[in-house]
Amino acid sequence: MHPVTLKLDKAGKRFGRHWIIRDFTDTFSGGELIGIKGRNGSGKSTLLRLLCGQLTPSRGSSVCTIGGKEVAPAVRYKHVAWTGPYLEIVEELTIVEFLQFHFALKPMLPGLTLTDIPQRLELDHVRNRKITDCSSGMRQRVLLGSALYAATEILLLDEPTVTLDEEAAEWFHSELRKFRHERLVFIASNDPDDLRDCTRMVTL
Ligand SMILES: Nc1ncnc2c1ncn2[C@@H]1O[C@H](COP(=O)(O)OP(=O)(O)OP(=O)(O)O)[C@@H](O)[C@H]1O
Repeated sequence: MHPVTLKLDKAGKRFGRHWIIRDFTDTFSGGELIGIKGRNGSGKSTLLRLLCGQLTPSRGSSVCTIGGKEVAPAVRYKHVAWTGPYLEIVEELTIVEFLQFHFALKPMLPGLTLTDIPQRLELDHVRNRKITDCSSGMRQRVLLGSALYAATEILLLDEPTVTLDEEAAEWFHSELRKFRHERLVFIASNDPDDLRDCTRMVTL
């Protein structure tokens, strides 16, 4: 994986007349696990969207470099895996079909194969179940796996354990420890337990 840097310089985002992010300056590098916290509506998801290039700053700049070369905002998504409770998923697919579809578009980390993933998710026994028939915790594991196991330099995790029970949350922390090396990871959450392994915090 190539070294990654994300640099926001006096970045601001407004919707209509409301500034959600103002004058945000920071540089984030591969290997860091950044926690983003702040009250509801403070702009955590907006900051994630600025970081991944889905939103353009209304002011200032957001620059991503990979291996020392600047990545154009329009193709930054190729280097980003993202999960959040608002993400939509084709519910009619089985878990295995969803994983096949997802990893056909977003290559998997080296050393992993499609057959490994349901086991890693601890969902092998329900791998042929339609997502619509899965519990919210199972669905969240599938979404987390689609991000954790993707070969991307940047990983954005918005409220990663929101529907997980204690055991599943431990599974998430353990998998994140195994698969975050050299990647630049952001966790947006107000749950202190989600943020316990963070190397640095941003408070909005
Ligand atoms: N596309 C948009 N158009 C208008 N307003 C928006 C848009 N996206 C976000 N907002 C507003 O920006 C503010 C910040 O939203 P955001 O989702 O980033 O907050 P958050 O900190 O992630 O909130 P929560 O903790 O509730 O998930 C909110 O007031 C929201 O309504």
